[in-house]
Amino acid sequence: MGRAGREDRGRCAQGRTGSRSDTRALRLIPRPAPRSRRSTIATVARFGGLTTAQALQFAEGYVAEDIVLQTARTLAREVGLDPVAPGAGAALRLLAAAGGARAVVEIGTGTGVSGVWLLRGMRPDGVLTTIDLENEHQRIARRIFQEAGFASSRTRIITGRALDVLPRLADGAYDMIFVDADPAEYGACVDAALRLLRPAGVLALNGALAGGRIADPAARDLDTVTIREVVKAVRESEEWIPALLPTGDGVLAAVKHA
Ligand SMILES: C[S@@+](CC[C@H](N)C(=O)[O-])C[C@H]1O[C@@H](n2cnc3c(N)ncnc32)[C@H](O)[C@@H]1O
Repeated sequence: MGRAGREDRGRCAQGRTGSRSDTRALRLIPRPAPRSRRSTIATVARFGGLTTAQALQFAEGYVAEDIVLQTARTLAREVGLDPVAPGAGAALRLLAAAGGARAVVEIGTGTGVSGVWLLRGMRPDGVLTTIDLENEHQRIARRIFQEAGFASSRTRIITGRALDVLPRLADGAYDMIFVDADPAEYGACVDAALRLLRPAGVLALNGALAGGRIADPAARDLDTVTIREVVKAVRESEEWIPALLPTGDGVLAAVKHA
């Protein structure tokens, strides 16, 4: 157990005096450390011998990207895009594989980084429907999918604005929806996902930590406020079973209630 974990356990075990049942209940609820001590814990937080930053870096690179993904990533940067981080890509592949995904919708094709990760988790006969405004991005992605060995029948590449295309897709027909485009449209994309997913289908939304601003109440720019509202709405909705994965820029994952 890391130092922070040991300190938490220590605080849990202190409890308070009182009846035996009171003490037991209190032991389950760790009391927050005094403010000065909390900041010390934050700055020296360690996972074994690693600092938090080193551990997160290790986790991001845990599943290495091959030459195709590295090329797609380089091309993304060349056209000014910020593709999913490798750890987030690995999480997408995992979610697609865990759900046995055969039909997946991606909003924000980019140059194909997330698309390749998704296709690698999907069933061998699965089809990725991927939507992007920019034909030029999709032209690159098409070549990347080909380089990664996927037959053209495995992808349905639709050029258009997400909110124009999504209403044309069939209700309850998809196993997974991945959203990585315009944050201003995230709320509408989540609503569309609820309609498009089958019961127990999976929603994944990239950028859910808003570049770290999500937890900063002083951050009130439009994108951050929108993402904060969407993340909160999914958590509070009875339609979703959510988890916020702290990989890359944050992936909000949620399963649609069966
Ligand atoms: C961050 S990039 C996607 C990166 C991609 N998911 C990856 O990891 O390789 C965002 C993409 O969304 C597209 N986009 C932005 N607004 C959009 C919209 N309203 N509808 C569809 N695509 C949009 C952009 O053209 C861009 O290619």
